Amino acid sequence: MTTTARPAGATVWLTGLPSAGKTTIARLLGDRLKAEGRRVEVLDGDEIRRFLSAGLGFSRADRDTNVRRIGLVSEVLARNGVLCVVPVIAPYADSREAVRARHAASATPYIEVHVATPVEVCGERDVKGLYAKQAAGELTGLTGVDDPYEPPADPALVLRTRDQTPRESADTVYAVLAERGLL
Ligand SMILES: Nc1ncnc2c1ncn2[C@@H]1O[C@H](COP(=O)(O)OS(=O)(=O)O)[C@@H](OP(=O)(O)O)[C@H]1O
Ligand SMILES: Nc1ncnc2c1ncn2[C@@H]1O[C@H](COP(=O)(O)OP(=O)(O)O)[C@@H](O)[C@H]1O
Repeated sequence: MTTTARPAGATVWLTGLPSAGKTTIARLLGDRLKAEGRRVEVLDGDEIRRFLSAGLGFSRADRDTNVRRIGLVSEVLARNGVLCVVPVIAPYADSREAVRARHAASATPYIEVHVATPVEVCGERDVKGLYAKQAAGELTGLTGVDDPYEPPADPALVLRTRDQTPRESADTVYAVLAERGLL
């Protein structure tokens, strides 16, 4: 019987404000990796909130629970050879640190990417109309506007999406995976 070495998995966490570009970059990166034959899962924040995190809102406690749950799932997948791409806001440093520590405990690669789009640009993009709703007084607690976003202190990568195409941003993340021997 022969055994074939399984490629190492990893979690790539894309943190940033609403409309920063997390989902777009995750999909492009995921599609490229799948086309190359890798096992990939994109854990999209909206989808997770419909199922795994159903019932959670956007209080500090609920966001923390949401991020830790997603971190648990991504670590399990990544530990078992999946490239797990996670486009989730994760506004709090301590929640992100807990996810990092969970990966470190199993020596599973964890790559934190800050999708560092300024709030003015996010507000112009306003993919889901949340910034307009907040401005109209129909929504409170919007991350980066009237709810906190703690930027990562030491991310593996900072993406300035204002100055890049989505493809360029996704390719920059891909290059980090390549540099780290994860492809
Ligand atoms: N108040 C408030 N603040 C921030 N985001 C809000 C809010 N209400 C709804 N949404 C939408 O919820 C989407 C998923 O959020 P996340 O699960 O990634 O958020 S968190 O990490 O738990 O903070 C998130 O998706 P993205 O726009 O893709 O970031 C938002 O569109
Ligand atoms: N370099 C870039 N990377 C990602 N998205 C970008 C970039 N430049 C412009 N965009 C646009 O910004 C929007 C980001 O939306 P989305 O990916 O849904 O954000 P998020 O998931 O962070 O809420 C999309 O319309 C996308 O085409």
